[in-house]
Order: sequence, then structure tokens, then C-alpha cells
Amino acid sequence: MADLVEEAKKKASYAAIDEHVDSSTSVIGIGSGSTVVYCVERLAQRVKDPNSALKIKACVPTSFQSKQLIIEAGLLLADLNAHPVIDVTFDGADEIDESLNLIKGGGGCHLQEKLVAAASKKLVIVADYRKESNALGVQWTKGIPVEVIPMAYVSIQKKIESLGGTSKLRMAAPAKAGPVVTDSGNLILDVFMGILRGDAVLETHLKLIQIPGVVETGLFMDIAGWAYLGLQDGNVKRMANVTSQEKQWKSV
Ligand SMILES: O=C(CO)[C@H](O)[C@H](O)COP(=O)(O)O
Repeated sequence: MADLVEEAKKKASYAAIDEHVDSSTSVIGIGSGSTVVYCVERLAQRVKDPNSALKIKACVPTSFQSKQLIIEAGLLLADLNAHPVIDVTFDGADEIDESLNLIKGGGGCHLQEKLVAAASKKLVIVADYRKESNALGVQWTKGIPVEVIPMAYVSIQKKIESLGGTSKLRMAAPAKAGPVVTDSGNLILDVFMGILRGDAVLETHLKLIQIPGVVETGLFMDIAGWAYLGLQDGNVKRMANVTSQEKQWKSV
């Protein structure tokens, strides 16, 4: 089972890199999590190939983890302020619906992931078959990750209750006593607001983001243009959202 999942992540990642990186690609965003490890592996293989025509100028990370991945692979590390327009970003997801709405932030990196995605002409999601869903909250049952300012986390929890939801402060145990602290120094609430279909995804994001002290939610709507899903039978399923692709190209 574990091998099957790893193989699925690797196949999806290799296909995504091979189909979205070419000699015109200059700046690449690198997401976070266990699946993007294979994207970086494939990218490094292609860059180091003596016959390579690639001219990658910079890789922009979305977390401490992805910064380390870029450095260890010998790729060129840069930051978003130096490269505010990114050609293509590759990132994982915790759940993906049919319209390519996503839950992200299982690894606690969704704030920087959203900032890098928003600066990207293309966002390509890589995942294994367990992430595909017909509605958000069906496969991923650990709640919507919501990054919050530490001094307000209890009052934010109360506001979430008044919206009909519940939340749990994400804890770091057993790795450390106390809460998970994000790369930006904030806390994470995992928020339960039921199963989200269609317009409910955006509506829920808007309700949460309006609460003072909420920095970002792990709901990503209309931003992923492509998703590559590694399947159990060894094939890769390709999904595309034309509306998101067009919006992205226009907004950058
Ligand atoms: O959003 C994320 C981190 O904040 C990750 O992309 C998401 O959790 C998927 O991770 P993995 O590839 O390990 O399943």
C-alpha cells in the first residue's frame, strides 16, 4: 500500500514536470509536502542532463521544507520578492474536487503556498489517488487548515462557533509540546464546517477570512489550472480547469 502510494506520487510528479517545464520556463514555484519531493527530483534530473535545453533562472519556495529541497537538489533558490511573476508552480493538495477546488495546509504551509500560487501563471497540482473527491471534506476529514494570529486564536474559535463550525488548535506533540507554529510564526486551527460543494467552498472561505486575526484559509478556489493524479493501476489521470487557467494568465 505504502509503495503503491509513493509510486503514484512519483508518476504524477514526473508527468507534471515533463509536460509543464520546457526551454521557455524560467521561474518555478516549489510547493510543500511529500509529493513535491518527486517534482524536485525530476526537475533536478532534467536540469542536470547534459543534453538539457532548460534555462531555469530561479526556484521560489513555499516553506522551510521546500527551501531545503531546492538547496539539496542543487537548484537555484530565490524569493518571491525577487521573482514576483512565476511561470509555473507545482504543489500538492490534501483534497481535490471535480472543479479543482482544493484543501491545502495539511503540512501547515498553505499561507506561503497561496502567495506563491497567486503569483504564478500556472498552478499544477500533483497528488495520489487518495486525494480525489466529489466534495471537499469527504476524503480529508481533519478539517480546513486556517492560519491565525496567535494572540487571537481563542476569540477566532468562538467566532467560528457562532458561524456553526468547530475548530481544534493543531498541536505539535509528540515532536514538541505545545502548538504547531507556522513558518510565518502563526498558529493553525483545523476547522470543521461540514462537506463543501460548489459555491459553499468560496462562501466558507469568505466567512472565515473575514474574521479578524485569520491570516489565510486552506481553501483554494479557481486557482489550480491542472491536477495530475497518480492512480493505483500505474496510470496518471490529468484534470484541467480552463477558467482557472485563463484567470491566472490574466491576473499575473
Ligand atoms: O498543502 C500542503 C502543505 O501545506 C501539502 O501540499 C499537502 O498537505 C499535500 O501533502 P502531501 O503531498 O504530503 O500529501
